[in-house]
Amino acid sequence: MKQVTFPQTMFEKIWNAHVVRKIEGQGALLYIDRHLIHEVTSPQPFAALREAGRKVHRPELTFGMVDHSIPTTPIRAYGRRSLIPIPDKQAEVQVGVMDRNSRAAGIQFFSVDDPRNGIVHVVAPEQGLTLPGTIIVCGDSHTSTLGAFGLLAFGIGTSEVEHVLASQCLWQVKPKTMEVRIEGELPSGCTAKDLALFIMGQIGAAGGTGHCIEFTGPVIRSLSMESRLTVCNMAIEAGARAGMIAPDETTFAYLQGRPFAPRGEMWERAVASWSELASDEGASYDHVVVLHADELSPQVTWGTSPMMVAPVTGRVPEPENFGDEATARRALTYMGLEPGTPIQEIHLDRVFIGSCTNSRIEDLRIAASIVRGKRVAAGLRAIVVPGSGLVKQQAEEEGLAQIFEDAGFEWREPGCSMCVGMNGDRLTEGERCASTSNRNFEGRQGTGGRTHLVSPAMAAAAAIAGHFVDIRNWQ
Ligand SMILES: CC(C)[C@H](C(=O)O)[C@@H](O)C(=O)O
Ligand code: SF4
Repeated sequence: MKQVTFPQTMFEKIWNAHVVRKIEGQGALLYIDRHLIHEVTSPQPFAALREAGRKVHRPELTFGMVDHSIPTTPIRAYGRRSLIPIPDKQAEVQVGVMDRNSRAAGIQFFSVDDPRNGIVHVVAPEQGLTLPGTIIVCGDSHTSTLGAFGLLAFGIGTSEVEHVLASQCLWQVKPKTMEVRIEGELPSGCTAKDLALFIMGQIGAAGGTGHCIEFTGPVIRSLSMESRLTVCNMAIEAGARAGMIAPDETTFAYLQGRPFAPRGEMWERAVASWSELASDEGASYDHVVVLHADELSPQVTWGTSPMMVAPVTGRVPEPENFGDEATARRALTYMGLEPGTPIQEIHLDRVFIGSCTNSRIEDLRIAASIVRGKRVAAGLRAIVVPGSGLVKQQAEEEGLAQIFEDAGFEWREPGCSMCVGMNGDRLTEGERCASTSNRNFEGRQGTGGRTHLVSPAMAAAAAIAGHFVDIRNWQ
């Protein structure tokens, strides 16, 4: 008898291939291909395992890094990274515990002195851990980043981390599917970050709630892997469970030869099966959103949610023109901004280039190309924090680090740094920062700190000018 097949989305194909057991009304038990852990959300699960007398079930599928709590102080004064003091006691404990737990469990661990260490969402692709068609989890919300490789990646809570460590499986309720199709072409001067912020402004911080978003269309297809990672990184800010992009030649070219990618005949077989993953013609999503990139301008956030965003040529909005007036009013008070102020008249105290959104080599190249031969504005403090030790090495080899230092930027050791105020890199009360990260919540970069989210190009230009400028006019 001929088998009838229905067109399926990429999400459905990956989900169905990983279901170990299904209970009606309670979701599915999924097999997890790779589990990434970091020092903030793993100590508790390891302690719980010990208490229950359990072992890590598949240590060879578990990969650990330290990224959130480690200082990014330049290594020069210390000789070795592990000698840089960690002033925050809790952070110091987290890093030490991570080290001990990983070694005791026999998992793959990139310690602070290992050049492969860095922000977990930057390191995983770099090492070729992100294979299309797989499921990857991590106790970190921005795990959605990794879906750029045509895989299902999502953040989990600490009790779920424990479950995965113990069993390599996880109960999940099936999310709905959403297609976000970007038509047209990315205008010059606009990058994946501008696109991600624009999408946030269009669909809102709750626009993707309960959904797995698949980004599709010609603009997405034209993006490099680094840029696709930036787009999927911000899916979580739209409330989505995960973000994903179908794998293609760009994906395969990026992965080939990476340490944990298959080789030889296995590589050929893998590419053949990955080529079947894209959503089938006629597959249907629960929701479809179509946006056009042709009119896109570089974007700057003005408020305390990534959806509070305006084009660089625009102005800080009147709260009554923003959907939720009370929230906008509160955001403007916190941000110390007057409605109607031209975005380009917003002056800055700090610039941060880094985070899992924008700390890859492509980001550093574009930022360096803008600051080459120029100087950071007087009184402004600017830092560049590469996403991993390998990005740092490559940037130094390409002369980018020198360009930044000559321009007056601080060149740091890799880590989450000023994206999250938990490692010593932070804003002080009232300081205003152009940041290439993904969250601008109240206090995110330090109590009372004011964050404007932008692309690396826009951050670099703002560091030189001292205020936001339209990168399309940069010379
Ligand atoms: C510390 C960690 C749990 C957190 C997250 O899950 O996202 C952090 O990475 C962040 O970006 O706020
Ligand atoms: S860089 Fe920022 S967003 Fe990314 S994992 Fe670290 S703290 Fe979270």
